[in-house]
Amino acid sequence: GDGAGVTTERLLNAEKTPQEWLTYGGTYDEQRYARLSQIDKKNADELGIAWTYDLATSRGVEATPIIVDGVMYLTGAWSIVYALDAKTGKELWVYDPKVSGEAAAKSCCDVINRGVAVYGDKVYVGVFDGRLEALDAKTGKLVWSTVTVDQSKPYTITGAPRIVKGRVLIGNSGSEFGVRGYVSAYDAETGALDWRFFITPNPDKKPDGAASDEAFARLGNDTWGDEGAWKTDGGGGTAWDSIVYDQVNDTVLVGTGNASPFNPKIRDPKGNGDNLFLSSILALDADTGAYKWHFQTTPRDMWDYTATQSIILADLPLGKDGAKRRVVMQAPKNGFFYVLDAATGEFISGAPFAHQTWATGLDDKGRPIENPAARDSEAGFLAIPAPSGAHNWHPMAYNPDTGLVYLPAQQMAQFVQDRPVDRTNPMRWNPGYDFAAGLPPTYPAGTLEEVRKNLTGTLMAWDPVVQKPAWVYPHSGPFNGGLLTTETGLVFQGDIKGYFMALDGSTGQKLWGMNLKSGIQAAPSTYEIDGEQYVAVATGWGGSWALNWGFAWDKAVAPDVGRVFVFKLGGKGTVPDPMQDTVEKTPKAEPIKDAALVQKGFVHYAENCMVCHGPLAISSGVLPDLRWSYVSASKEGFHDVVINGALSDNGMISFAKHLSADDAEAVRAYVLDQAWLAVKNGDASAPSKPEAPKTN
Ligand SMILES: O=C(O)c1cc(C(=O)O)c2c(n1)C(=O)C(=O)c1cc(C(=O)O)[nH]c1-2
Ligand SMILES: [Ca+2]
Repeated sequence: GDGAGVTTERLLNAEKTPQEWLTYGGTYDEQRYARLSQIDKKNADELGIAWTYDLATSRGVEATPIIVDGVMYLTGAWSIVYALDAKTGKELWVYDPKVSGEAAAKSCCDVINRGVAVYGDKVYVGVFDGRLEALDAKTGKLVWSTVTVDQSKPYTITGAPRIVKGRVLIGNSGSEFGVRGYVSAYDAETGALDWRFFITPNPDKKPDGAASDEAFARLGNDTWGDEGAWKTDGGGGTAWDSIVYDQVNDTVLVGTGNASPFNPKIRDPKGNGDNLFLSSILALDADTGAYKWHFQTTPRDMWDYTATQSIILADLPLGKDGAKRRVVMQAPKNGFFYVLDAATGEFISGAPFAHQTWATGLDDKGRPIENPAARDSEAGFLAIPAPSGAHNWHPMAYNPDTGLVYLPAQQMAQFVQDRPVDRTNPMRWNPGYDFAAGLPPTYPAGTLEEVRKNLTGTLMAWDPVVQKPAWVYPHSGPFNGGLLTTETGLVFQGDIKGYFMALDGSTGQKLWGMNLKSGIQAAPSTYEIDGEQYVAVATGWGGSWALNWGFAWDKAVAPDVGRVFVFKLGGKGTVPDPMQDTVEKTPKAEPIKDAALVQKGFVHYAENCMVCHGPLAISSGVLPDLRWSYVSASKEGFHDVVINGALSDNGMISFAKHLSADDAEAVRAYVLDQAWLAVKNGDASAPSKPEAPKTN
């Protein structure tokens, strides 16, 4: 490169250069708060489009745009990296790491990516198949590439890398399938591994030669029994999203994931321990990765209650006469909002920010007081929050002026039931519950209705000092976008229906909004060039909610191409016309009238197809809705795709190892049955038949 580019000095002082957005969360504290004041409460309604850019994907987009020296860097689906002129939107370069369809089949939650990190003269991206890559920031050319995972296992990467003191930090994903989570630090210049911290023990409880050895010998190993599926599955704990640097305490904070498998009776049948360091905030020495402290939000997790959610560092007026205390804030999936001491991890306070059935509160150390029924998974339990959480990855923001955290909260329910399950397929969700096949009719009557009823989402303004909401803005459902807040007291958020808006951060009053015609999940960022303030957000319907739970949204959201939208005061651009949905909502073949075959197909579908194509064969539009797909028109065509892998380049790999030809036909029978059910219910039309010849 021709200069130092982004230095550690610049990153440490990012707060002082609000005209740029240097890191995932804006600054190291990840408050997503910018000291830019051109756009304010009075003129927010003059916002208009400065420019747009098509990301050429109809899969989920989750990246926060990074802005450095007039260039915007972000990722779309499939870990593709884009560099755009931040003022005009002109494309500077595009880098496609060419992720194979085979790797895509390992995704729990779509081929999404949360963005890049920029350091020196390089751009860093965690690639879906487990690579970590450094690109030349000027040209997009590959500088180095290293494989961070055992690619024979169902590891993926979706999170944004973070830069700390010349190292690139990256985690991984895969706890729904069965992996051992860890976070690694690589030399930013060379790509050499510097340190690694495992989140679950070595399967033999032996040292790994890693930074985590001491913590497991002293604290972690004894919280796991000596047998169970954790030894082969890895135990989970994947750090798939938040990694934050506390520059005051020189500590790296890592949000860790759920258990693998979910079911503790399978995972760790003889043990009764907390299973460290699952569902925790883990504090590590920035230089060595050595353990400093941890706080576990959900001991012995069994509900997919990750603590990977955004971590924010702030100085809160908690002391006498408003004296400031440096804290860590998190609102993990489990529904409690936590405030911890940043230096020690000491629990300061916690309170429920969402309705819960699994716990009745926290004790004075912050440990959840569980509802005993919540662990009785044999009888079955309606878990609220659901595995999707009371808050998922969508980043929250903190505004030190209003003193409020802006939190994309939600309510969802999931019936959790312990039944014998086949766990032999590593390419399928392996939670160890009848989680997939347990849809109606095997659920108790009314469960689906209960689940559908519990689909709400809000933008919640949370006061972390008194641990209560200040105001709540209701959305039409869960899984709305991440947050941005500014010095003028504005809050920006997009919703799953594609509506992007600015609110008054003190009152929750909506000041401006625009329909961008494509679901928004990503968080916005803001920057300034030549005296003009811009707000940027990426649209792109997808991610886990869209992929896995489309049944709730089949009528609500139109899928569209992902885009970057950039706004400024007086912007005159227009929203591009949405993609036309050309698929006719009609069954493509006559029903196969064999109830036993349909029932068999239902179980195979639920176990193998559901988490990507949607429960009840209803897709939300990210992947094809099989009910209307021409692939289901004939036995041969279906066989070609499902057994022969004809569409494996798209991620639809062959299921020959797990389904026989007869099983595949059973799945087709089920899909057609669901298609004709939709016709019967008036949600689709029957294919038009050639008119019968007229007779006199
Ligand atoms: O356990 C894991 O490794 C893992 C990874 C990911 C991911 O990488 O996106 C998600 C989850 N879990 C998860 O539980 C979850 O709810 C989720 C939502 C999303 C998303 O991008 O919409 N990813 C993930
Ligand atoms: Ca998970």
